[in-house]
Amino acid sequence: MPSIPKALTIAGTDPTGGAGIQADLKTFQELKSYGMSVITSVVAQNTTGVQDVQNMSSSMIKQQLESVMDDIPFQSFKTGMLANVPIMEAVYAELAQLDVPYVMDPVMVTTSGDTLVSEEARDYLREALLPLAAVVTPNIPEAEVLTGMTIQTADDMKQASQQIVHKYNAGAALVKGGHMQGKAVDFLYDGQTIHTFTAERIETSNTHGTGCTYSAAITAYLSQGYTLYDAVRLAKAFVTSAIRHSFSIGHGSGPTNHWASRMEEFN
Ligand SMILES: Nc1ncnc2c1ncn2[C@@H]1O[C@H](COP(=O)(O)OP(=O)(O)OP(=O)(O)O)[C@@H](O)[C@H]1O
Ligand SMILES: Cc1ncc(CO)c(N)n1
Repeated sequence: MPSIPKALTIAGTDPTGGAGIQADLKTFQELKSYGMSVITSVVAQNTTGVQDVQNMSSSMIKQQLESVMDDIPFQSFKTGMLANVPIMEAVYAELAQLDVPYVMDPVMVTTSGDTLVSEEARDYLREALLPLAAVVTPNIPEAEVLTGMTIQTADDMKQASQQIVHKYNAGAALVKGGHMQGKAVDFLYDGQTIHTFTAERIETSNTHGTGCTYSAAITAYLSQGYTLYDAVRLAKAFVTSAIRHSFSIGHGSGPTNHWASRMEEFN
């Protein structure tokens, strides 16, 4: 029997289950990769915002990573919330030598507008971790922080994707258009070609955790051996469906629906 694809997420938590580690694990499970997780921060948050944060120590993060790696190999991994430089250094120390695809979701601010990553950590993320990434998946504000550009048009998004690859040495950059008007268009630059992924914009405020779900889906597909292009194409379809069938639960921005493709089973 072929062995099950395994994927690891290194990220913060969301006790309401819509973003962070919880969204990642649900996505891995739905897409049939075995999911594993290293917790970087415990975040008290819900669909309305962030109430409190407790960051793990760098030694605890190193130990969690070693506990996984000493035992179970994985075929891809992603990072989400990395709150400060010591946490990033721990991730770097453990994973820099690893030869499996790394998907970086450069989480900085939540949908509700709360900051999750310190200012000085943004520089470390760009200088040390970005060159390790097979692909980085910034939304517009994150792409602006990474590049220093102001992004207002599709051309700006394309230019940002190229700059992230050429100037900061990421393997590829997927600049996401969730924060733009009109169709939901993302651009993937892989060092040679700019690929465009387009979906209809769904009229909803339930977009809590869309970025986590998208990058986790890319990670799951990469663990299964898909090319980056195909992983992004399939993940885009997955996240669009998850937004289309999102849940109006909670008092704020509701979560996406990770089992959208199986909705008929629940009718
Ligand atoms: N209303 C929408 N309708 C369709 N697709 C959307 C919508 N909003 C976002 N998307 C898509 O969802 C994916 C995630 O993009 P987005 O820019 O929302 O990420 P993000 O801001 O990092 O998410 P998060 O809310 O987790 O921080 C992208 O493919 C984007 O185009
Ligand atoms: C832990 C965590 N990571 C990422 C996001 C971004 O959606 C969030 N809200 N919470």
